[in-house]
Amino acid sequence: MRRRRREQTSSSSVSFVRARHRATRSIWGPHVAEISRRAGKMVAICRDPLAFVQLYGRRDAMTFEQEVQAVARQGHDAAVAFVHQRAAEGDADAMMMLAQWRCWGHFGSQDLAEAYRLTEAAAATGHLPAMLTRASMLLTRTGTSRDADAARAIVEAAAPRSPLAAQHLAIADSIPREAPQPEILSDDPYIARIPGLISRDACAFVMARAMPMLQPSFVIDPANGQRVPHPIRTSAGAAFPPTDEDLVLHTVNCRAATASNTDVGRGEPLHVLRYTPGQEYRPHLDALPGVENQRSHTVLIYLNDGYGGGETEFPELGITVRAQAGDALVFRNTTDAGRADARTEHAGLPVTSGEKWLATRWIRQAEFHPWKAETER
Ligand SMILES: O=C(O)CCC(=O)C(=O)O
Ligand SMILES: [Fe+2]
Repeated sequence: MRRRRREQTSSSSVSFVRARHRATRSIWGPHVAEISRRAGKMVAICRDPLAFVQLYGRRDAMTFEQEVQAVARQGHDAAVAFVHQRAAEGDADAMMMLAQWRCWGHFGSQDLAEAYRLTEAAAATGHLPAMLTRASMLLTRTGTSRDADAARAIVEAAAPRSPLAAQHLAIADSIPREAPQPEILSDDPYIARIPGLISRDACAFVMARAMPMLQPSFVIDPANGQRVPHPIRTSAGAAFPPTDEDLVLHTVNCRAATASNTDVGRGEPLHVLRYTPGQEYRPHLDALPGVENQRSHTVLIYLNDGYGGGETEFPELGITVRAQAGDALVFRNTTDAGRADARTEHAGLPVTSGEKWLATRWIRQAEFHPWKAETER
């Protein structure tokens, strides 16, 4: 099951302790032996979530996910049926769980339109995570068409009750509206540095969001099926799934579109890289072998500074770029004929001290649906 997406991250053990506290308080009686007997039983019940549900119901005792886990002890089909039943009864948590399943094709086929319908219904109950997910779906065309104004209105409606939504608005609005003047490093192939494309607050936000998702770069060795270190990229990376593209990430993507003079609907999901000392991205082309809809442009957004090494280098062109947090580097990967342009081979040189963080937006020649990216990878 995918990562939880909640307004406030509360670890299940914490909510369990709270639930136990509430329950024990109500049985507090004068007789110490009886108290300890009952308390012992309570601890045993708390170790058995299913017993807990049967005794106390769930409402303020367990999260919906804990409840589903408890039912899952009766078997996987029972848990799936339970979620469907609760969703049909209008339970927003259940609708959101089903929406995730329909997005990712878990326990049934992928159906983005149904995922959007479920999220919209959950959001209509005032469920804050559903409201924010619905906004992301409107921004990324997940089961619906793109409507950035409607997405913003939803985040604004959530903000008085949701510090997270308020933070999204504040940080999105900290990003300059107009892309600053580019500094052209090469006319042909086009390479430009854009100082201050996004704010430092937005940089910090992107890093914080990517941090828990980072995975070391591996490839599968076809000879033995083993995971082996990626031959070209030694950093750790993560791409934001479309339902995670919040207002800040979307605004970053919009600025990458403006900086490259492309439509925001052509970009792949924003990808974050973190390099620690010794890590690098060896010389490579961003254009992909054998795809119809080629990566015509790349926008690199530098998220921090203060590290040693880690410059972006174009060896064929003799260009080396060192940037500050918030700066971007834009370049064209393809020739006018739409073929990979070998001159744009580039590398992230090894980091010698500190950490280097970077967000990459690979932009295709034509419209690119973000869910397609998942199926192609
Ligand atoms: O780390 C760098 O400077 C280069 C990154 C890069 O080439 C990419 O993300 O495609
Ligand atoms: Fe690259």
